[in-house]
Order: sequence, then C-alpha cells, then structure tokens
Amino acid sequence: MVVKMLFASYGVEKYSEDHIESSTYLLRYLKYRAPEMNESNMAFPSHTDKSFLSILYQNHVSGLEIKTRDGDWIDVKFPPKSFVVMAGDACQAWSNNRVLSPNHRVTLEENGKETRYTIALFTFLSKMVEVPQELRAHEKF
Ligand SMILES: O=C(O)CCC(=O)C(=O)O
Ligand SMILES: [Fe+2]
Repeated sequence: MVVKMLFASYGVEKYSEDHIESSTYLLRYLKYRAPEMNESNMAFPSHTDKSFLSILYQNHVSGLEIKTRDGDWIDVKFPPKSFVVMAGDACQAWSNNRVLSPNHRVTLEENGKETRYTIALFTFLSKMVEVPQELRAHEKF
C-alpha cells in the first residue's frame, strides 16, 4: 500500500507490482531499557537504514529523532497506535535523491524509567535498484 502510494505520487505506479513482487522483509524487535544514572541516553546512534522502506511501531515511550535536510534534529511523535514510515537508502537511490533517507537516532529521557519497545519492518529489494525512466532526468539534491 505504501509502495503503491509512493509510486503513484511520482507518476510511476505501473512499476509498483513488479517492485512488490521483488521485495523481501525483515522484522526486528527492539528493547531499550531506561538509562541508568551516568549512563548515556543515546540508545541507538545516528544512522540511515539500508532498506527501501522502514515501518516503525513503538510503545508509549518516545525517543526517535530524525535529521532534516537542513540539519535540524526533530522529535518524531507517534500518535497512539500509529506507524511511522521512513525511507531507506534504497528508496533514496530509486527516487534519484527526491526522497531523503534521513539520519535518525534514538535518545531516551535522562530520568525516564520506562522501557521503550519498537517493532521495525524493513523492506528490501531482492534485485538491483533501478531508477524509473521517468525519474532519471532532473536529479534533485
Ligand atoms: O527504535 C526506533 O525507533 C528506531 C530503530 C531503528 O532506527 C533501526 O532499527 O534501524
Ligand atoms: Fe534505523
């Protein structure tokens, strides 16, 4: 569904079925216990995902931050029971840099007591990433 919407928004929906058929999936469960006294609150250092898309679901304990194109770190607010969809490096390559695969990290509240749980579903392409013909011109940065 997300792939269909993404492809449609760039006018290349006709490639979405083929893309979905070539997708593989990895599900990861993450547990972040609250930092102890004098322990770093950087629970997951800054990185980009290598996936095509990353779909995240968290419990009520926040902590995910994303770096914008302007270099500002912003907190990601998950409304209750919602998913966050983030582009990975393969999506940035596929879109010829139109979509940003953002740097992101997880920092926990200094005096927080609660454990953060996340479920992350990563989608990957089982073949070489190919930029659709329609997106090849006008490379965007
Ligand atoms: O726990 C999160 O919200 C992010 C996890 C993450 O960035 C990852 O597993 O690559
Ligand atoms: Fe990540």
